[in-house]
Amino acid sequence: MKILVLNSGSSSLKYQLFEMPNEQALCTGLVDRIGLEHSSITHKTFFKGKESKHQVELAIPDHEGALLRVTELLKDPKVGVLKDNTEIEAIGHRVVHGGEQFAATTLITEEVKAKIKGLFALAPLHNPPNYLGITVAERVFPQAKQVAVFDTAFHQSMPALAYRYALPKSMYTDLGIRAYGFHGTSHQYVSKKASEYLNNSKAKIITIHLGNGCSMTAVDSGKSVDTSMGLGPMGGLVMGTRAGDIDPSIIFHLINERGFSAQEVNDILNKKSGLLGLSGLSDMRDVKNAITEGSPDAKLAYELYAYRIQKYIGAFAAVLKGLDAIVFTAGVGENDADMREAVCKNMDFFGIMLDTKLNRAGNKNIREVNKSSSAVKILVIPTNEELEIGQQTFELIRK
Ligand SMILES: Nc1ncnc2c1ncn2[C@@H]1O[C@H](COP(=O)(O)OP(=O)(O)O)[C@@H](O)[C@H]1O
Ligand SMILES: CC(=O)OP(=O)(O)O
Ligand SMILES: [Mg+2]
Repeated sequence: MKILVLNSGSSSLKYQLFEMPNEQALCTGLVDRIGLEHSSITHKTFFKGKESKHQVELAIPDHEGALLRVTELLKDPKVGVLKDNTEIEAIGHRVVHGGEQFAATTLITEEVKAKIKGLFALAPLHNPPNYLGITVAERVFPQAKQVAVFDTAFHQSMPALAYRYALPKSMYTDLGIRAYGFHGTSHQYVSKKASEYLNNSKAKIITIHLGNGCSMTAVDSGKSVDTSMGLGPMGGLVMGTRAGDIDPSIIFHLINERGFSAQEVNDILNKKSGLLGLSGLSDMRDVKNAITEGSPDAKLAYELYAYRIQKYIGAFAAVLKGLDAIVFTAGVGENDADMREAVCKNMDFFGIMLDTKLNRAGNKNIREVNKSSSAVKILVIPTNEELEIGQQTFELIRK
């Protein structure tokens, strides 16, 4: 059975086609910079274990155009993997915000779509493109079952102590103001892999997802018990363009005393802060190059990013009342050995002792980079949100 997975971001579309149940990826791809002048598509196919890469640059105005172009590529006589759209039995969609309505993967109906739409205000950068991806897929693949896998679902196991804010009760009961948490598919995937690796289903683990968006989760016995993001995907860690934790009085100071509009402040916190705000660069590779060139701003951005992660390790070790492993994942977590070193620096008190040599030994698979005397395992585990979405979609539709 063929399952297509779609991950629509604010300016990108990631996709992967799986043959199930053997979880074989037939192709994977990324449409980048949607809506900008030079969009690009990177499309990779895997045939008998051999990878072929195909790259095109062209203008793609919106997500509808992106998905239509991907459909053409999937059926392309040269680089395609399908003969006909009807070969796809199900499409698994990443949906970022599922509110309290969705604690599990769900078959998409008109009612489900209405609820996803109702959550636009809580995740304005993510839910609208996710929703659009669903409506376009319904049109292009009318025979396929459409399934939603929510970033928030894994965190629905958090206790009230972790998800409630100390605000008037009606804010929660009437308006749904609480912490939801995000990147749940990734935290779930890597924590499962870590438990298997440790051969301990009761392990206490901190998962550290460092992509464009960044978040950390305290996982106890396979369940999320606390996480660094809250109502929306803005709080917690320093990210590419998002500030993470700030004192809320800053917002009112900017609006009431400094003449910014609420929209401007929202824009600053989402799109102009984080690494970009501190250093002028949002991509970690660029920040590192700037450090090499001697930029003190880039150095501060790098160190602040690591410092915030250390702070959350301390907090989550206290939440878990013990710690078996920390897991680094996503673009920065998997690839940036210097960042792992900065995060683990002087953390012996917590039983975290990095082996600097192992840390630099590149290898794509799950690996252990701690000293043998370290009480806490330090693991690097490549995340695969698309595979997790594919697996959950398959599980749901075969029932
Ligand atoms: N070798 C590397 N060293 C440092 N950072 C890297 C490296 N490779 C990728 N990254 C960083 O990873 C981030 C993107 O992570 P990714 O998980 O792909 O994000 P997303 O899925 O949220 O778009 C970028 O900041 C990028 O610079
Ligand atoms: C929820 C979130 O921050 O997602 P991303 O990292 O894909 O922006
Ligand atoms: Mg991501």
